[in-house]
Parts: sequence; C-alpha cells; structure tokens
Amino acid sequence: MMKSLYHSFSLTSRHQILLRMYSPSARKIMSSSPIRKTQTTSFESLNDYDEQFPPLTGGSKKKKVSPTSEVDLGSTNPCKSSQFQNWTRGKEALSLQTNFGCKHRDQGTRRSRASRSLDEEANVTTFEVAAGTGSRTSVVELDSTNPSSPSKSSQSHNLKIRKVRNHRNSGFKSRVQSPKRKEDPPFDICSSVIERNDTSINDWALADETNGETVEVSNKHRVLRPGMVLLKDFLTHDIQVDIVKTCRELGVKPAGFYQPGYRVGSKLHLQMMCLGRNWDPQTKYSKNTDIDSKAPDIPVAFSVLVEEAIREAHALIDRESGTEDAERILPVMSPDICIVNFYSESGRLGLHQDRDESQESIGKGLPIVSFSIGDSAEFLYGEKRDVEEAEGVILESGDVLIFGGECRMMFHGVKSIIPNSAPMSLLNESKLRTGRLNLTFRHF
Ligand SMILES: O=C(O)CCC(=O)C(=O)O
Ligand SMILES: [Fe+2]
Repeated sequence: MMKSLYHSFSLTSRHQILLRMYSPSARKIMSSSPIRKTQTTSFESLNDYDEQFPPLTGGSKKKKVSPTSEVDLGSTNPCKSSQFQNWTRGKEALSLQTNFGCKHRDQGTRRSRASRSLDEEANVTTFEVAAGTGSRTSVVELDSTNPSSPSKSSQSHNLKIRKVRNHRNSGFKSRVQSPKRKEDPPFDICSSVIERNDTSINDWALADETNGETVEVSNKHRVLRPGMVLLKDFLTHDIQVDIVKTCRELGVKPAGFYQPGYRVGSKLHLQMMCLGRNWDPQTKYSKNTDIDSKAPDIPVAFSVLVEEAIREAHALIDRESGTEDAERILPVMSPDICIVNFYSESGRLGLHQDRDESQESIGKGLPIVSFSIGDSAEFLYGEKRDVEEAEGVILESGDVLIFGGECRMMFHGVKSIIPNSAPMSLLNESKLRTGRLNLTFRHF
C-alpha cells in the first residue's frame, strides 16, 4: 500500500499527459487544457511536502538526501483505455504504472525520501499544538505565489501582536477575534470582472425538481470505502461555471475570501470563505456576535446539489452492495455550513480531521460533501495522520467526494494541485484563476 501511494504520487507530467490521453475523463481535459511543459519529478520537490507535514513534537527528523530521480515511460504504451478507468484510485495507480511499462530508477532511495515519521502523532487527541502543525491548522508561511497575499515580514507580525496587546491593556472590551484580514481586500478567485449569464443557479434547482426520484448512476463513480464515495464528473460544465461565479460574487464582499491563519501569524496555504457559519483555524466555529462578520447564507441551489449528490451516492452504494442499506452506511445530510477553499498552484492542506462540527453531527456520521472545480488535486486520505499510510485519489473538476458514516473522521488533505489541469472551457467561461476551488459542505 505504501508503495502504491508512493508510486501514485510520483507521476511526472509525462505520466499525467499519458494518463489523460487514455482516461476518458482526462481526455476531456486533454482536449481543452494544454499541458505547458514536461517536468520530471525530483526529490528536491519533496521539500515542500516535508514542510507541509512537520513533526508535531520533538526536533526535526534528519532527512536522507538522494539524487534527483526520473521516471521513464516505455517507448510503447501497452495500456488499454479500460485500464485507466480506475486511474483515480491510489491503489491502482501502481498497477497502472506497471502496465505502462514504467521503469523506476533509484527506487530504493525514493522510498526513503518520501518517508515521513508522523506515527507518534497518530493517536493524539488534538493536534492544535502551539501554532498547530500538519493539519487544517498547519503552521505555514505566507504563500508568496499568491497574488493577493502580500509577503509580510516577521516584524509586521510582531507589530500586530503588540497592537493587540496594547488594545487589551487599554481597557477596551476584548472579544474572541479570529486572525482575519482587516486591512487586506478580499481575494478575487477570478482574473477579471465577469458577467453572470442568464442561466442562474436557481435553474439547476428547478431542473433537479423535475428529475423526480430516478437516479441514474454513472459507471465512473466509485465507492472508495464504506461511507466514502467519489462521484466523477458530477457537476456539469454549466453548474461549475455558475458555482465559480456565485463564489466569486460572494467572495469579493467583505466577508469573502481571505487567507486564514493564527494569531501568531502563520497562515494556511489557501484562501477561504465561509457560508452558513464562520469557521477559522484559530477560533473554530466559536460564536461571533459581530454582525459584520456573519457568514453569507449557503445558496439554496448549492444545498440542492449536495442532497442530489448524496442521493446518487446512495444509489451507487445500494447497487454495489445489492442491499437497500445505503442511508445507514452514508447518512443523509442537509448542509448548514460550507467552507470554500481556493488553492493556487502552490496551495495545499495538511492531513487533518474535520472535527469541529457538533458531537451530534460527528456521532451520526453526517457526511462531508466536497465539490472540486478547476485544477485537479492530489487528495490523500487514511485512518491515521500518516502520509505514508494514506491512500491517494485525484480529484478533478466536477468531481464530488462524499465521506460520512464510518469514514466521517477520516484524515484527509490536499497534497498538491496539478498545474494546468482545469478544463479550458471552464476557465474561459468562468474566468477562474489558475488553481482549484473546493467547497466542503457540512452540518453543524
Ligand atoms: O480541498 C479539499 O479537497 C479538502 C478541503 C478540506 O478538507 C477542508 O476544507 O476541510
Ligand atoms: Fe477537511
């Protein structure tokens, strides 16, 4: 398994190009989205990865340094397209590559390079240690590649901290304050002002109502684990465009996108906006009575899509299990929170559990429903907060991932964003910036 995970995330751009050529869903991307240039995977590039998942406790582990390694493809490709049907599954990625006739040089050393030692943290009950590491609460530096994230010196962080202290000492009534941008304008997920077209998101809701109860299940969908379902290509092009436009519209308002972080100054490698209820890595869902910071409502059409996705997942679970037990395996959920993340090409999110919702919600296994739009992501998941043991799956634009029931507390994270993998037609029509938009719906 570790080997397969390792292999699944060692794909060079050449692999990705070939995978796309042979994968039906990827062909769509291939035809619309040019791949800029061929790159080779180097172990130097894993430094970033190490930064993302530093040990929670103790000193830093000495990393073995090995020379850059390339992955060669055989000159002929024996893969049949059917072999690529499952290419999104981490486990199958290894056999996929084997089928490709890939030759891995330097295999032994690569394994050790990817090696991380996070086992000692696997059993911790909370991972918000000090400034937090390796989770949604990761310690991360400012994302210098983010156009709306100006680099701040540690001096300015100190300044901020001092200001807060002065404020406290001045006798003002202090309230729990999330370390939000106050001075920065909201991040714009689109590259220029866009016009909303006539097909409003409310039309999807109407379309859904006319669909009745019949749910046709696509053969591309997968039950990854009991309670964890991947719906491939679930969001149509038009719906994706409208989601981008809606998120953009909400996101440029004062309660819109910002780079979340901690009071001490460290930030997550993404831009975030909350709908329904505010969450941030420092204060979680703690009530904020400040009227200005009220999260916008979740658009009704978003909620309709979530419920529709869960119905489709149920149909798939029933079909695969030959029972009618789906609602027990994956409970129904009607969302009252949506966390919208935007990852630039360098964006990522460490392995974490979504554990800040109510005990009741978590106890019932009410699922997290996640929409992916734009560039694809290498998504990791597993029972432990251990990158080596995690499985991987590629989430492409239009995919919906659902995890609830016994998978509700699964560790998960985004290892990387695959550059230039978004459908060109989506970018043209929505003006979405380079990167990935992700919406995770939850019930508090
Ligand atoms: O971007 C993703 O796919 C995952 C996001 C996530 O896990 C979260 O927002 O809690
Ligand atoms: Fe999460």
